[in-house]
Amino acid sequence: MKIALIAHDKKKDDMVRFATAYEPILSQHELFATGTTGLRIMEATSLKIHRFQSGPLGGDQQIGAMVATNKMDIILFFRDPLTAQPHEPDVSALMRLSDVYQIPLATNMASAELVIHALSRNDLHWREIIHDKEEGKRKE
Ligand SMILES: O=C(CO)COP(=O)(O)O
Repeated sequence: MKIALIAHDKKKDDMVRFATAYEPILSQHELFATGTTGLRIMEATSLKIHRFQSGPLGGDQQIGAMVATNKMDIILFFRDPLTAQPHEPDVSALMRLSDVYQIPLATNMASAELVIHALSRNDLHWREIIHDKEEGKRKE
């Protein structure tokens, strides 16, 4: 599965703790992140992460582009609801696209825990079925 990890500045410590705690599960998947979040996680763990631009410089939009092409399976986005973000429109756009494409999106650690447990139980297998169907369509 392709998983995006994103955290606003005040939530980055939480994201590092989360990624450290769930490293054995996350390491089995293809990981993506906005620039600074990815750097922080890679400094603290052995996880390999494809880093996009930093959020304010377009990273959320790059992840959104993957959602729009159905290439992202899960988004774990630790948002800071108490701090104004200069790129709030990008954040909203990413959440909107996740709803358009029915991509599981956790916006805080409590819901991310549920998603990661669901992932380890293979509850998100339906995403692979969608990919298989798309692959089949491409070959037709
Ligand atoms: O701002 C962000 C998401 O909206 C996160 O970006 P960084 O991981 O680069 O700080």
